[in-house]
Amino acid sequence: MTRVAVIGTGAVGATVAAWLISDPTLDVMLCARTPFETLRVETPAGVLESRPRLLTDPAAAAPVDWALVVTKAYDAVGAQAWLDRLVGEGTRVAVLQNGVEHRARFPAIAAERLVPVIVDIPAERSAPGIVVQRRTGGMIVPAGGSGEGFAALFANGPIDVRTTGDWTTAAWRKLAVNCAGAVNALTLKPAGIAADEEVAELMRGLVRECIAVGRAVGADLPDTLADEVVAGYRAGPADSINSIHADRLAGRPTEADARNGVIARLGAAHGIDAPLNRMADVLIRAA
Ligand SMILES: NC(=O)C1=CN([C@@H]2O[C@H](COP(=O)(O)OP(=O)(O)OC[C@H]3O[C@@H](n4cnc5c(N)ncnc54)[C@H](OP(=O)(O)O)[C@@H]3O)[C@@H](O)[C@H]2O)C=CC1
Ligand SMILES: CC(C)(CO)C(=O)C(=O)O
Repeated sequence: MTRVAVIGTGAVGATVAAWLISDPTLDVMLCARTPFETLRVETPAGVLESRPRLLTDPAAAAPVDWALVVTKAYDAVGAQAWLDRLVGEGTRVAVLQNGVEHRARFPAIAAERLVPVIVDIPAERSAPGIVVQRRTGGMIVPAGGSGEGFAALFANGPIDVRTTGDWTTAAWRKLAVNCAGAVNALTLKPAGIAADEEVAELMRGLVRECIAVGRAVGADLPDTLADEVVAGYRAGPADSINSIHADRLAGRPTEADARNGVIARLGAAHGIDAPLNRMADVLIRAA
């Protein structure tokens, strides 16, 4: 049996864990900060409920075949404490997070063992272990042996895992969606706020900066992406809450640096100014 550890059991971690647990060919262990007994995920295909095996102390963990990091980007140090115990010879580490710096967050993990995962699975957590998965969604990983291995973990479930030969472009496309979500974190209003044309124009501005910086680091991004992002927000459920908005509602730290600050930081390194993203980063962190 393939041994899988899921580090972080919030909105996405709980969703992914519930699907993995439903596959009898996998041996799944949850590595949680806040323990719970029942994992209950309302998925588009019905409710998945289980009583998972769960650890709360990294010292109790032993090496596995796959360690999936599904904490927020700002909890990388805590996740690394688990990896120190979970990674043995042959272990592969998948980082399921937003942003474009998956590898940089885990410098102790050898590049060939680490699979950076772009996640498009909208999910919201209401209590420890209790999650609603809004859409089946999917994930994108780099083409190659480890990427295919990661995709194989989900082969018996509905979550679509694709490989790409151009991960940089895929990651910056996702960053374009996420940087625009700053308007939700700032206004504390769900996705429907994109219907307001003045707000939509700010979202396009955030994305245009993302396009310029993304191109400078090698991503192949079309000018139409800004309109596509706004159209995507308008097409989805008006009441859906993105993860940075959820962080603000819960009083947690936010991923403002990973989603907006990064555009200003990398932009500065390439001589490109990104004032809207810099402002979003500063204001969300200050709020
Ligand atoms: N939610 C969404 O719809 C989407 C989120 N993403 C991205 O996925 C990643 C995860 O987001 P999301 O699931 O929303 O985040 P959540 O805040 O819902 O969950 C993060 C989880 O990590 C846990 N955690 C933090 N530190 C540790 C630690 N040291 N050991 C064990 N667990 C720890 C938290 O514990 P505790 O339970 O104590 O809080 C929490 O359960 C982020 O990068 C996000 O941007 C991507 C696409 C969609
Ligand atoms: C785009 C979205 C809403 C879902 O994939 C997301 O990435 C998030 O909530 O952080």
